[in-house]
Amino acid sequence: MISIVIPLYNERDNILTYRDELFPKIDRIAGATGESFQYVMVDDGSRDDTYPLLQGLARERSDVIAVTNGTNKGMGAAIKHGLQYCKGDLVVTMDSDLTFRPEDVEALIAAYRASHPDCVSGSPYLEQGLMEEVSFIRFLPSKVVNTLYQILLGAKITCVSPIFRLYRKDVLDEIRIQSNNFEINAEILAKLILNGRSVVEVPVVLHTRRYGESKINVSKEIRNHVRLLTKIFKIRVFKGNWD
Ligand SMILES: Nc1nc2c(ncn2[C@@H]2O[C@H](COP(=O)(O)OP(=O)(O)O[C@H]3O[C@H](CO)[C@@H](O)[C@H](O)[C@@H]3O)[C@@H](O)[C@H]2O)c(=O)[nH]1
Repeated sequence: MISIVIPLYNERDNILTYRDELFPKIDRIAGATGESFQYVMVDDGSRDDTYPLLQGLARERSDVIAVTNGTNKGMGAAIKHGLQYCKGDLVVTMDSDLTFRPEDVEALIAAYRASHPDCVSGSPYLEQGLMEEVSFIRFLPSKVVNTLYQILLGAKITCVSPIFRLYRKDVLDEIRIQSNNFEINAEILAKLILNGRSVVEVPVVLHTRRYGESKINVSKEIRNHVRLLTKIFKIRVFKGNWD
């Protein structure tokens, strides 16, 4: 089984698309690959009706679990909370606004089946033309941050910060995840790489959000990435540790 963990904060308009835009696409992948899926949808004190809508989906579909992390604690905290409910031996993490396409979950699975790595990471930077309508203002800081991670980690990974990944659950369970915010994805990947775990990248499409607003606080995210990059630098150069 593959558990799909989706963090959601004030995402009512995206949830309303799931019956057309998410479930049929994953159901098709289930048919094509023979995999079964579980959705773990994690609200985090949303101020709109995100959580009641998720509860409605859970009543409709036995493969959906709707959980809430109480007051708003951040995207990373929501993912960590969601991991406790995963029954799959593989875990996929994805955004609720479907900016990474649900159909590309099939590419994550194919790469996993090809060589059984510990993590398959989706990257829109691997090939030209994978970014659809992504503004330069979003692209540039992301490219800079990802290049810095690539240099400091000494790994040929083009995309360290985004969420769209498949992990082996047992490997994920070995990591002590500290981040509560957006940098959780970079933290997990950095820890996997520095622990000598295998990470394979696959090209995936990234397009811009159609409904609702981005929750990212750019200055906070930059601060958190700088903190994480500094830690990685100390670990690599001075043999420091994560604490
Ligand atoms: N539960 C919960 N979910 C949250 C919170 N903050 C954000 N999310 C959810 O986390 C996902 C990403 O948030 P967006 O608001 O869509 O972020 P973005 O600007 O598109 O950020 C993209 O780039 C980041 C940095 O590279 C990525 O980390 C992120 O996954 C995404 O791909 C969405 O599903 C959103 O609802 C929170 O506090 N709580």
